[in-house]
Amino acid sequence: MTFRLAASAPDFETAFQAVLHAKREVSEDVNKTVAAIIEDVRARGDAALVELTAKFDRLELDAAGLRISGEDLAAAEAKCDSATVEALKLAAERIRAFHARQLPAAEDRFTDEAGVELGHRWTAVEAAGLYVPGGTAAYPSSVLMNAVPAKVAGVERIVMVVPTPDGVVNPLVLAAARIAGISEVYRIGGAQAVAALAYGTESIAPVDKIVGPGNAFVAAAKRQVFGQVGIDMIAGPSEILVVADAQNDPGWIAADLLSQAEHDASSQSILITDDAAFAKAVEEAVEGQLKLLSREKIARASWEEFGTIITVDKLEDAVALVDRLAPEHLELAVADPDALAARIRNAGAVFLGRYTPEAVGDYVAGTNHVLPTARSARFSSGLSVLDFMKRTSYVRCDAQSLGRIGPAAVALAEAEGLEAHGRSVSIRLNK
Ligand SMILES: NC(=O)c1ccc[n+]([C@@H]2O[C@H](COP(=O)([O-])OP(=O)(O)OC[C@H]3O[C@@H](n4cnc5c(N)ncnc54)[C@H](O)[C@@H]3O)[C@@H](O)[C@H]2O)c1
Ligand SMILES: N[C@H](CO)Cc1c[nH]c[nH+]1
Ligand SMILES: [Zn+2]
Repeated sequence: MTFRLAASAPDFETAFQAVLHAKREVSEDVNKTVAAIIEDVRARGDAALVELTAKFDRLELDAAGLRISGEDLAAAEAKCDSATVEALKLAAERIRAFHARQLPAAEDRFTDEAGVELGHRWTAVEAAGLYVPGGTAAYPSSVLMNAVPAKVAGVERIVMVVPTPDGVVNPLVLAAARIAGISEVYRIGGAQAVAALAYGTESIAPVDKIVGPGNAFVAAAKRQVFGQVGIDMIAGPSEILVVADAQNDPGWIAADLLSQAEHDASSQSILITDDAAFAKAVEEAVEGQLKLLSREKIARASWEEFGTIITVDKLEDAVALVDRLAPEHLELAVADPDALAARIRNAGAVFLGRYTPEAVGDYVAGTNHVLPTARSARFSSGLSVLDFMKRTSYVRCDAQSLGRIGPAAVALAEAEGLEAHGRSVSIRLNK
């Protein structure tokens, strides 16, 4: 049953807590299933991958069939509608242009007033694994969102994994890989693909960092392999929060809410408005549009279990609620979206105004659609070039500068009871 809350109701806080803590992706069962899958892949490598792919994707393969061949990648574009390939190319170029601006200066060095030379240098991770979801829908757009920033960062080895349920390979997904310059692609998905990327198997060399979105199993697997490899963030089942006044067409807002509900039965769509009659009109429009969707079953399950409508007295009251919900996507369909946006701290991506549906960000705006979910926008950001890079710091002292700062280091080493630390500094002083 869709949640309906009024911020002025006496039981609002209890009802809001229920929305905040709705069990959408982290569950004991998912975590246990994922832990067992990871252990199996670590222990049995390709043999486990082959069995798990048969079990979860209904695809019988041998180890040699895990990799999608270069010929298949090269042939994919010819099988696609040319206008759609052009759309992909437009998206790729816009994503590249936006992400190129994120590339930091390779190196920064300076000498401070003590005469110590300090600095840092950015380097790309050597090997990155890109998870492209594919369980219930195909995501060529996610290929670009993952791959383009990795290329801009200068990652040497980029490995893509994508499940192909029942053996059906979406040619646009492969065409997108080729447009982005990816040549190492495996037809595996879920927790088993994440485990293979993290620990390696006989036929897949491990990577240093795994990025990309996926369902609850993928999100749980990324959490569990963190430490063995780096991960970008938790980018699980999609979410949208729309703050809208009554000046909107209810049909537009309903469409926006359903755009994310149709991703996954675990997705979440929330409307906050200051007008109860408008809330009702949106709800009716949602019901009307649900029936038109080919993915009605998924969208309806999401809307009925996690969909939420909150009415507030004034739109400004939405700010605190948004920050607590920390949504993946926030649409501000109000007269002055900038004023509201300036006050919001926690959101993965913000879409400003009535003509900026979230879906434009999913495909062609240029910003990244791999974004933090499950309230992790409190501490995470969307995928960027920096996710594929790391920073190494540099220090150089000479006799004079060590003479200036060394005694303080010796004092601190003594205070910590770490004599060898102190000696390694003091032994060089006054020489
Ligand atoms: N947050 C983001 O940035 C973002 C972006 C795009 C998509 N998404 C999300 O990605 C997800 C895509 O989900 P999907 O399911 O279509 O594809 P997926 O590739 O994420 O998951 C499919 C895999 O899940 C595994 N799986 C399914 N049921 C399982 C079970 N019972 N036990 C063990 N493993 C199981 C299988 O291995 C299967 O290959 C959606 O939730 C969507 O909202 C998020
Ligand atoms: N909305 C998803 C991120 O949550 C991204 C996506 C890809 N295709 C369509 N939508
Ligand atoms: Zn989407």
